[in-house]
Amino acid sequence: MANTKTFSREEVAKHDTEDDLWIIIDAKVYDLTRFKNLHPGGVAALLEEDIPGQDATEAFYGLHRHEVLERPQYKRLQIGVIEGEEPQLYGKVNGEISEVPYAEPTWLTPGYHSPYFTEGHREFQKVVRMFFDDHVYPDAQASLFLISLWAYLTSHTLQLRELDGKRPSQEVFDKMAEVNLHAMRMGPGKHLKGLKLMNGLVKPEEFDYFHELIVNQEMVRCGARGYGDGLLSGCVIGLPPVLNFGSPELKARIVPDILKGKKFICLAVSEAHAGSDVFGLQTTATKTEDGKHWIISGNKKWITNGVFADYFTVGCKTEDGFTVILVERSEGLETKPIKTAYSASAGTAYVTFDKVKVPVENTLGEEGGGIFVMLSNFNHERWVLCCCSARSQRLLIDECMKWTAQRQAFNKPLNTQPVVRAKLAAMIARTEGIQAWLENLTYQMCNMSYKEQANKLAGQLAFLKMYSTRCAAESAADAVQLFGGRGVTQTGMGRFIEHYHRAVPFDSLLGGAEDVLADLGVRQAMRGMPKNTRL
Ligand code: HEM
Repeated sequence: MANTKTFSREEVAKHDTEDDLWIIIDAKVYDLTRFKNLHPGGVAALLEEDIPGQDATEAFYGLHRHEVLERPQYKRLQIGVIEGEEPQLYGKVNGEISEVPYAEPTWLTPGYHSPYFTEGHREFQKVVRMFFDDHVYPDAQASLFLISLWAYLTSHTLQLRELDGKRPSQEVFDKMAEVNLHAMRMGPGKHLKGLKLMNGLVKPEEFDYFHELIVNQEMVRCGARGYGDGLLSGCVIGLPPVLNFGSPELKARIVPDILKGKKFICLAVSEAHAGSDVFGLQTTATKTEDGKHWIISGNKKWITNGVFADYFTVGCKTEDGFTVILVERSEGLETKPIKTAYSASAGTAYVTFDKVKVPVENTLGEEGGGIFVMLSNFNHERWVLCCCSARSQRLLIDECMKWTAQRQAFNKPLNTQPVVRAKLAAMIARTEGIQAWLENLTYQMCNMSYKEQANKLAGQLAFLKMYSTRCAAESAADAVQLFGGRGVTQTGMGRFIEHYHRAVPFDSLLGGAEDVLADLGVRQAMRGMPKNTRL
């Protein structure tokens, strides 16, 4: 409970010395007398001539995020409020729609209309946002807070998650499973049958790609990229081949526990030698003499969630070409973490297979038909990445609009500078363009058969993903310029910007590198050129 004792501004003004140091921030009175020597920004900052005994609101918000005041160790510095005044400023409010212009897509902005989102989608969005704010954000940011504390206490920038390789808390997986979020992230389909989605808010047969878009876009608001992948990105790409190509027995045995968040699965295709070039893969699967088992040997690299996965959907070289096989963690299979630019929470692994024995019943799809199994996965994976990229660029807008309004330089807010506004303009235009294109393609997905999607949308989605991640990189670089040194500092005002800028290349690589996707899109378009057209 905040301290509600009241003081007049005159009374506060009397406490203006080093040994008796009070300040006002947003009508709240703080006694910093004992805290000053512990202040991370040093004593001198608190003794500047316009601080002791005075209203330090502007000075404070130019240097700190609002969340600083909400940390328990600092909250208790508040001794009261100014008589007859109410605090006006706030930071993150769970479930809230941001009022910052362009920080939300138009369909969530009051007064705007959408041809795509129904009342049902709107209700769903509210509940999903509250869910992620209540249950996921604190877990994601707990790790970031510990990272900050670690950095502060040790003067190192090591990430705790990177040190201990911890994944998101099991309670978070369990909570997500309770409302069937893991299942919803697989998209609309038979796997939802009989499930209560978001406590029955949406009927399984009514769940569409716009619901799934909402889940993806709300999830990335936790602002932690590695942690976000730790929240079972491996399952989003590793489970569909099982759902679509696994035998009924295999599905009955492994899928329920995966969707309940009790067991974990990942996709293991890329290799140190071959990247995602499936025809260059060197992991082999050969049949035992009795034909009942595969023996798998080789290695896989950059496998998201591999560190903690129980199941691996593995691309293998077989006699007939390329085959996808579901491998259970067993003798001969080992995983070790790979240190990447984002948190080890994602469980990125190097996986080695040393004569791992797998029943042939675990084959997914036809022997030699692996390329079809893989290709059928790509569109959805890329679309998910587009949803996430589009939404995470809104976080940049939210951060940059607030920062440039509250930060003063040369005695004026940053946003009074035309060059700053030009960067904001570019950021906003890119993000609006991506979201509009994404909503269009999502609508096509809702109205096309799976086969039509594969034919008509592979190019579109490849282009959208390429465009989204190029825009994301440009906006991240612009945001760093706006935040200056803070944009490359892991703690404090610019921590989200630093994190975003460091993690943004992941989006540009996962699910297909930008140049590869660009080329794929154009090659598809070339194939569709009418034979008889001339200039
Ligand atoms: C309730 C009052 C205050 C608390 C709890 C507080 C706390 C903190 C904390 C935790 C930091 C580390 C950076 C971060 O986490 O954002 C910090 C940095 C800093 N604080 Fe304060 N502070 C307070 C008031 C002030 C005031 C009134 C000033 C004077 C303008 C000030 C000046 C600074 C400066 C210059 C830094 C370093 C900023 C940077 O490295 O970017 N602080 N403070």
